[in-house]
Amino acid sequence: MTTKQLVGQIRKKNSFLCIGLDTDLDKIPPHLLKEEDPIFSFNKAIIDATNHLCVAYKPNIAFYEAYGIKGWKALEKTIGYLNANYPEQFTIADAKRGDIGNTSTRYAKAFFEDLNFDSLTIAPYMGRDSVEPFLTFDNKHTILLALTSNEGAYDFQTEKIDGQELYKKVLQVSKGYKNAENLMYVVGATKASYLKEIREIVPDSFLLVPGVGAQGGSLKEVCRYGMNKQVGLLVNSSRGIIYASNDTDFASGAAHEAERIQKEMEAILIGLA
Ligand SMILES: O=c1ccn([C@@H]2O[C@H](COP(=O)(O)O)[C@@H](O)[C@H]2O)c(=O)[nH]1
Repeated sequence: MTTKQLVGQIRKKNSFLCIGLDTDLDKIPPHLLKEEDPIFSFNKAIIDATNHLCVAYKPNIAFYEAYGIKGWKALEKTIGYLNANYPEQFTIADAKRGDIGNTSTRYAKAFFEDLNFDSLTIAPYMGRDSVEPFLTFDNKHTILLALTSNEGAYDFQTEKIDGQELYKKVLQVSKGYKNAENLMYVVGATKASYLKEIREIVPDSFLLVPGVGAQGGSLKEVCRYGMNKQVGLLVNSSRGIIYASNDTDFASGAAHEAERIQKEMEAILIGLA
């Protein structure tokens, strides 16, 4: 998907919501465990109930890898289902990959070609040659971790090197990578106050912002500092939406919570909030 198409979807739906498919067999409604593929059944029901309210889905790959071959098959079915039935959805593989160039190319092929995701999260710390292989794929987006939502972000990311915080160096230096127009960045919603300075370095880039909902980040604060002319934000909530209900009404419970967030986004977009 092109960035232009993504912006078109955001405008059409008045939503920049990304729903995280962090599907955990210990948390899904017990009646689904009888199904042949409970992970896929859960994802399918959530997607069918919420797709009109969001513009992106983000399976976190750890939740699939944790179940071995069965988990990977459920992931394959989920991305296949999205691409076949909701091709207008922007898909994010939250895998946080990155390695020496030769290996990064294989990761890129796995997620962009074999699974056909639109985008993939990447850790930046192995540097240029670990990131550039991902950037060579047309209309595929590499989402670099800049300033993450967790407490540990303060261990390294906000530390200064030669007078500049590491996360700012990641933003600045990566702008010089070949095909940098295919970059987006992760910034945690719990770090909303940093967004003003982040926007000074990457005014036009899309930011994937996890951390509203279960982690307590504020949508309003994220928008106040992070929104740009083309919106430029994909705000993710995973547990807060997909586990809104743990009963047979789980899909409508998820839709209800997604709608609550979408309405808040709509109010912000039309300038009412
Ligand atoms: O900085 C980061 C980067 C990634 N994540 C991921 O996003 C979701 C958030 O889930 P919630 O249930 O809405 O808290 C999850 O997959 C994380 O691994 C993040 O939270 N922060």
